[in-house]
Amino acid sequence: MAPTKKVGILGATGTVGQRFILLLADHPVFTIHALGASSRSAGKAYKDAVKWKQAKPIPDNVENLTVKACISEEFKECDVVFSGLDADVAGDIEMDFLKSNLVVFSNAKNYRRDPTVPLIVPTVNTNHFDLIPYQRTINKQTKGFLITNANCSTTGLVVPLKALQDAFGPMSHILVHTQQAISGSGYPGVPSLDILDNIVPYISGEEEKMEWETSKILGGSDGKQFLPLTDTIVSATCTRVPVIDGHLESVSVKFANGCPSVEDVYKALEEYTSEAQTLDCYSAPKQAISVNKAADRPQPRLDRDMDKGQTVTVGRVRPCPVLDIKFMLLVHNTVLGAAGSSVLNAEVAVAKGLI
Ligand SMILES: NC(=O)C1=CN([C@@H]2O[C@H](COP(=O)(O)OP(=O)(O)OC[C@H]3O[C@@H](n4cnc5c(N)ncnc54)[C@H](OP(=O)(O)O)[C@@H]3O)[C@@H](O)[C@H]2O)C=CC1
Ligand SMILES: N[C@@H](CC(=O)OP(=O)(O)O)C(=O)O
Repeated sequence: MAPTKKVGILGATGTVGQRFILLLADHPVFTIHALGASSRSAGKAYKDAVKWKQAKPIPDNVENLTVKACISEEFKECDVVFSGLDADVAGDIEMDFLKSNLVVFSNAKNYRRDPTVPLIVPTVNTNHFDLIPYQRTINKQTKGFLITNANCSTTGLVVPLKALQDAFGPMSHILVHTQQAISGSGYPGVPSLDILDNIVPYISGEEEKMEWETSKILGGSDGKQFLPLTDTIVSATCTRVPVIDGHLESVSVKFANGCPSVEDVYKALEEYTSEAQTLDCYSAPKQAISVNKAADRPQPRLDRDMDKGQTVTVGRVRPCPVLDIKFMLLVHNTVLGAAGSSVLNAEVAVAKGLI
C-alpha cells in the first residue's frame, strides 16, 4: 500500500475545520499531521481550543494535538494543506503557503475569481486541474499549487446543471432560489433571535457569488485560461432559514436548444457520472446525483447525509411554465458544500499524480 500523505488543516477549530477533522480522522490516503487556527487557539491542545459542535466526538488521534499558528514554516512537512480559514485572513495566509511551495485546497472565497486558480467542484469540473502545470510555471513552483472549492450553494447547483448541460447542451437562463442552513454562517453565526421563527431574505455577497461562480465552473479551460460561459444568464435569490445543515434550492432552467421532457431530464440526472467516481476516489459518492421522485423530497433533515453528504439529491422535476424545466435540490453545505469538496478534490489530485 502507498504511504499516506501528511495533511495540515488551517482554521481547524471552525465549522468547516471540524468537518475536515471528521472526514480525515481515519482516511486511507491522508493522515492529519498539523492543525492551525488563530492566536486565540495556537499553543492549546485541540480539545481545549475548539468549541466542538459535531455529533461524533473529537477523534482520539486529534484531541491532544497542539494547535499551531497559521505560518507556512509550521506546515512544511505537509503534503497537502486544507484551509477552512475565515475569509478575512485566508488571502494572505494561503498566499504565504503557496509561495512556500505547499499544496493548498481552500474553502475561502478570496482566490475563486483568480484567472490562474481553478474553482473545482469535484463531481463537476476536475478537468480544470489541467491548469495546474501552468499555475506552477507562473508561480515558479515545483510542487505547490492552489485550488479553491466553490460557495456551498453554487456547489449544489452546478452538479445537476452539469448533468443537464452534458445531456441537452447549453442553458440560456438559470433562476435559483436558496433556503440556506445556519451552519453556512459559521459559529456562532446568525443570532438565534434573528433566525428562530423566521426567514432572513438576504445573505451578503451570496447571490453574486452564485451567479459568477456557476459560469466559471461550467465553462471550459484550454490549459492556460478558463473560458467561462458567456451565453448563460444566472439569477440567484438567497435566504437563510432555521435549519442546521443542508441548503435547499429551487431551480428553473431554459435550454438554448429546446426543452427536454421530464423523463429525459430524470434519465440524464440518474445516468450522470463524474471523473471523481471513475477514478474510484475514497470520498466519491456512488452517485453524484441521487434522484428522489417522492412528491415532498428532497428535505434537509432526511436527505443531507445521503452517501456521506457527498451527493446532491434532486427531486420534483417538472415543466416550468416560464422557462423550460424546474426542480428542487439539496446539498450538505459543510460536506460537499465545503470540507468534503476539498477532500475529494485532493483525492482526485493524488489520482492524477499532482501530489
Ligand atoms: N460554513 C460553510 O458552510 C462554508 C464555509 N465556507 C468558507 O470556509 C471558511 C471557514 O468557514 P467557517 O468554518 O464557517 O468559519 P468559522 O468562523 O467557524 O471558523 C473560522 C476559522 O478561522 C480561524 N481564524 C480566524 N481568524 C484567524 C486568524 N487571524 N488567523 C488564523 N486563523 C484564524 C478560526 O480560528 P479560532 O477558532 O482560533 O478563532 C477558525 O478556525 C470561510 O472562508 C467560509 O466562507 C465555504 C463554504 C461553506
Ligand atoms: N455564505 C455561505 C457559506 C460561505 O461561507 O460561503 P463562501 O465561502 O462563498 O463565503 C452560507 O452562508 O451558507
